[in-house]
Amino acid sequence: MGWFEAYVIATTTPKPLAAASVAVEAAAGCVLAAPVEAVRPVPAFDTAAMDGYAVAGPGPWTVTGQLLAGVADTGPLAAGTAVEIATGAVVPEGTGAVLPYEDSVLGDGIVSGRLGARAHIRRAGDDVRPGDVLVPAGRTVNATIVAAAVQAGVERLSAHRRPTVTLLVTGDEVIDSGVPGPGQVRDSFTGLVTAVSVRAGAEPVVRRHVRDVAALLEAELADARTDVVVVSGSSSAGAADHLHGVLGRLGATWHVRGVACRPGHPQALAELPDGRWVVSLPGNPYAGLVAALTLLEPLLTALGGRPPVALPEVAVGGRAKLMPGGVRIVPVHRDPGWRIAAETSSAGLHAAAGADALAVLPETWTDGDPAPILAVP
Ligand SMILES: Nc1nc2c(c(=O)[nH]1)N[C@H]1C(S)=C(S)[C@@H](COP(=O)(O)OP(=O)(O)OC[C@H]3O[C@@H](n4cnc5c(N)ncnc54)[C@H](O)[C@@H]3O)O[C@H]1N2
Ligand code: MOO
Repeated sequence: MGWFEAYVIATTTPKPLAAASVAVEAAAGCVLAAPVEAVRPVPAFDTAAMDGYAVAGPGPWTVTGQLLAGVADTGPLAAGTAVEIATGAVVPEGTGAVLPYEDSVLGDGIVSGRLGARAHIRRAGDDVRPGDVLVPAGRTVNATIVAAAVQAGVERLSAHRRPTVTLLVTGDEVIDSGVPGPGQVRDSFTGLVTAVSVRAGAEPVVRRHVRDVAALLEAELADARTDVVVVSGSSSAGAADHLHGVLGRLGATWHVRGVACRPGHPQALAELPDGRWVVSLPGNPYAGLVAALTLLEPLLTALGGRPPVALPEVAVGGRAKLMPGGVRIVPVHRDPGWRIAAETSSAGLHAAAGADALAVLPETWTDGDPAPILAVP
C-alpha cells in the first residue's frame, strides 16, 4: 500500500469516540460535540466598571457608605446620595452612574464632579445572555473556552472523549533505564509515543514492557482496556516478532499492513473485534517515529473528533536516495528554506533530532520540488 493511501486510511476510517458529559474544568483538549451555551448572564449583576462613587440623581452627593466587590446586599441609593464603590461591586438600585475617583472631589463627606457621557456601569447580560452560544460544536476546548464557560455558569460540556492509549514496548534487549549491557538498547519509544499522543489530544499513555513471548503479547493485547494499543517492535518477520500472528489469532481486521515507504515499511494499523485499534510501530526508532506520524497521530486525531492534521507542502532542497515504487521520508530543516538535514538509517534518531519536520519524498521528487511535511514531536 502507498504511503498516502495509508495516511488517508488512518485519517478517515476511525470514527470519533462517543460524546460524553465532561466536567468543564477537565474538558481542555476535548472536541465539543455540542455548542457551549451560557447558563448565566455575564456580567451576572449590574456592576461598577470603575473605582469611584456610585451616585444617584444630580450632584453634589452625600457619601453614605462603601461597597466592595462581593457584597450582595446593597440596598437602594436615594437621589442626592453616593456610596464609595469598587470595580466589580454590585451597583445599588437607583444608581445613575459611577463617578471615577479621578473625576471627583471629596470634602466633608460630600462628593462632587461632572458626570461624563459614560455611566461606567456594566449591566447584567451586557456581554452574554443565558442561551447565547459561546462556542460552536467541533472546536477543541482550550483554556480560554474553559474560562469563558465557567464565567457563564456552565458546569458540564458535551464533548468527545479523549482517546486512551496503551504502549506495549516489546524487545528483550530493550531496557527502560540505566546503562545498556552488551546487546541491550535503551527504549526510544515511550517519550516519542507520549509526545505524539499528547499532541493529538489523547489521555496520558499507559505503558507496559512485554517480553518477546507470543502468549504474553497476546495476553497484554487482550487485556489492554484502552481505545488504542500501540506496539513497538515485533512488527517484522523475525523469530521474536509475534505481533502479526497474535493479531491473526485475536481476529483483527487489517486496515494497513505494510507501507511502501523507507523507513517504516512494516508499520500496520488493525482493529480488534471489540473496536479497539492497534498500531504497529517498527522497532527501528526512526522507522517507528515515521509510523507514529503516519498512522498513530491521524488515528488519535480522528478518534478525538479533531479536524485532520494539516499536511502542508513545501519546496524541499537537497539530495536523497529515493525509493522506487514508494516514498522516502527524510528529516528537513526549515531555515534558511526547507532542506534535507542528512541521510539517516532507519535506526538513528540523530538527524530527526535536529530537524523541524520529516518530508515525504515521492520517487519522482527532484531537488526543489514540493513535498508534504510532518512536524517532528
Ligand atoms: N527478514 C526481514 N527482516 C526485516 C524486515 C523484513 O522485511 N524482512 N524488515 C526490517 C525493517 S524495515 C524493520 S523497520 C525492522 C522492524 O523490526 P521489528 O519491528 O520487528 O522490531 P525488532 O526486530 O524488535 O527490532 C528492530 C530494531 O529496533 C530496536 N528496537 C526495538 N524496540 C526498541 C525500543 N523500544 N527502543 C529502541 N530500539 C528498539 C531493536 O533493538 C532492533 O535493533 O525489521 C527489519 N528486518
Ligand atoms: O523500513 Mo525499516 O522500517 O527500514 O526500518
